[in-house]
Amino acid sequence: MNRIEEKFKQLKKQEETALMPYITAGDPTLGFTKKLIKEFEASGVDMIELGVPYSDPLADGPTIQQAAQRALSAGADLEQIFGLIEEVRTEVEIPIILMGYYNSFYKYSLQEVVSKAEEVGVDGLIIPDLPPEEAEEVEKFKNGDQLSSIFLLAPTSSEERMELVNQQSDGFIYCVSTLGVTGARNKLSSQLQGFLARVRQHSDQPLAVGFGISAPKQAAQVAKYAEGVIVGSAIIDRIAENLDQREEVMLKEVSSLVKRLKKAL
Ligand SMILES: O=P(O)(O)OC[C@@H](O)[C@@H](O)c1c[nH]c2ccccc12
Repeated sequence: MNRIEEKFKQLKKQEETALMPYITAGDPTLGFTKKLIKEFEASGVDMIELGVPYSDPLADGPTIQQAAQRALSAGADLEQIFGLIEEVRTEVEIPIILMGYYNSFYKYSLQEVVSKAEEVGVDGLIIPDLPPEEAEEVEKFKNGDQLSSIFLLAPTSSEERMELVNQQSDGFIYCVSTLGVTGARNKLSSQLQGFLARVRQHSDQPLAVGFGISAPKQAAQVAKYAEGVIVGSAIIDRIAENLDQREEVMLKEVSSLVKRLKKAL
């Protein structure tokens, strides 16, 4: 069992839902990301989705696009991100899921990405634009089961797609709550409950829901139907609003939101 599976198992026993923040690595600097990962673990976060900044992030709204811009201007690249994970892994046990668009991994070489990820202590990979039909592209390079591959489903996914994603995913399935791009919203989709019920007919893996979740109240609602709640843009907004402050202030702002979210789960 890898770190992700263990975490979900433990949370199930405690009847808790996982809080899974997304942040862009290197926003605004890699040094800050390292501090934030430690702060997350200390604040009760269950797993971290660490994004590789990319210049053309198709599925991302303005908040994450700007985070990627900040990280890229600070020079964050995949090599340094692996270095950061290697360093922080000596200090934290929290599962780290590396998320990046196919192109940024392809440029580095998928084989290298998989072996580096395993070497530095990454626990899962999400490549949102890698279709589950192509899962083998990554699978063939894995050694053992340390590294989970997580695929996405959306409310528009067909039954066949759900079947395939269940076969190709391990760790959990990422359920996109609404169509469109990432970004904090103040209402949950009315379709969410029905969508997750459909996914459950094809899978008994943990389901984590992301896209548009910004407040503890929404998180609590999602937690009724899912094993994990993913929050990206709302957290990154706290960073963006405090860029002119000292790092300690940014850390405090983020951790106060994260603690309120976790309390709701
Ligand atoms: O930002 P939001 O709306 O809270 O959604 C999570 C999301 O940011 C994160 O999982 C993510 C960031 N970039 C993505 C690209 C595709 C799918 C998912 C993502």
